Amino acid sequence: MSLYPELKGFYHLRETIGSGGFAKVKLAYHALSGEKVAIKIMDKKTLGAELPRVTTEIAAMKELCHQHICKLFQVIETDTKFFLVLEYCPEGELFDYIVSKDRLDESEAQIFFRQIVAAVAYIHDCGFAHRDLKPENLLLDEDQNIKLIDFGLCAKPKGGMESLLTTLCGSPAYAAPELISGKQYLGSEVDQWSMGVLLYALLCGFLPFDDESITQLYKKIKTGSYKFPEWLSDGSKELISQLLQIDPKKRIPIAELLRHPWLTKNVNVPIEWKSKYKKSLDDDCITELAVHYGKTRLQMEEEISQWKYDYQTATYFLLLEKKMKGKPVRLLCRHPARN
Ligand SMILES: O=C(Nc1ccc2c(c1)CCNCC2)c1ccc(-c2cn[nH]c2)cc1OCc1ccccc1
Repeated sequence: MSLYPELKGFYHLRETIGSGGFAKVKLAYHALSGEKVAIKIMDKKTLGAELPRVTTEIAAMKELCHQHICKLFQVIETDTKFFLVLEYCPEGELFDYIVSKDRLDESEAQIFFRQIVAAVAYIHDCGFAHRDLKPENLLLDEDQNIKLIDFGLCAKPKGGMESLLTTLCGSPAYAAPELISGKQYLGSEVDQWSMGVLLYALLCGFLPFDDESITQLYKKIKTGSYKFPEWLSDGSKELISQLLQIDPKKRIPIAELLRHPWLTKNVNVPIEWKSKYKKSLDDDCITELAVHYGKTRLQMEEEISQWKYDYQTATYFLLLEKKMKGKPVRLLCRHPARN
């Protein structure tokens, strides 16, 4: 008797690769494509008051399609559980990577931070603020590319990114002064502050604002009191201080960040932040799906473009992943599906 009958025949479950507060993450294989995925399993009873975070996360991830954001492939909801089928990120959390290396050198930090800035520029352009940017929410795929996760606290302000937010959320050590002062704030500006804390953590291996006492921690953040270790270059110190500005209006805006000298040094091209995914459907993937399901291409296009985030959506995206990795755009069995 399979523990998760909802997945039977569609995904082959393997080991649990992580279990946090409200979720268990299991490695699995998508049966039709053979591609590896991560399945985040959440029990509605355990979630309790946290349930809205999951619906927020699902709604956000359905709108976000970017090379540095962990892709959502399928959502399965039962009376008692949510299953989120997600992009496989076998190099784990950036947090563990920094800890394993103590701290990163400038060139490695620059590569990661360019990808982080690209992801944040993209979600802001889509009208979302993440509000919980931290190394634990940045995973690494098999090529050590950044994949942003956890949109449970993200906000898509009704009036666009210029309208103010008030909810106190995120992790204190990464939270901007205006956010912890309970003032109204702009989502994009608190994300800029968190990126400053992130860049500091990448280059130093510890946090700019840290204290056992939460009130001491808040005091340090509100007064912007942090120190630079002696190994930091002038360029990196300048960029960090442009992000860790107490006055949100003084923080360097994303548009300038994209071409900041410390981020373009030795690379000499501004950050390509736009999604590499095409807006239109991929012909090869549609054709392979149509052959498998014994449907016309037109029927297949109609079904896929409804983005139901069902098994067909997952199969389409995983065929696209195969194509982007230079693998053949083929499903493991090509006979038309028998009902
Ligand atoms: O694919 C994911 N994780 C993952 C997969 C394989 C391996 C590892 C990690 C590292 C541990 N050694 C085994 C190899 C994976 C993908 C998406 C999400 C995810 C997307 N929104 N929310 C969660 C979470 C994921 O994981 C969580 C995790 C598990 C163990 C450690 C570090 C991270």
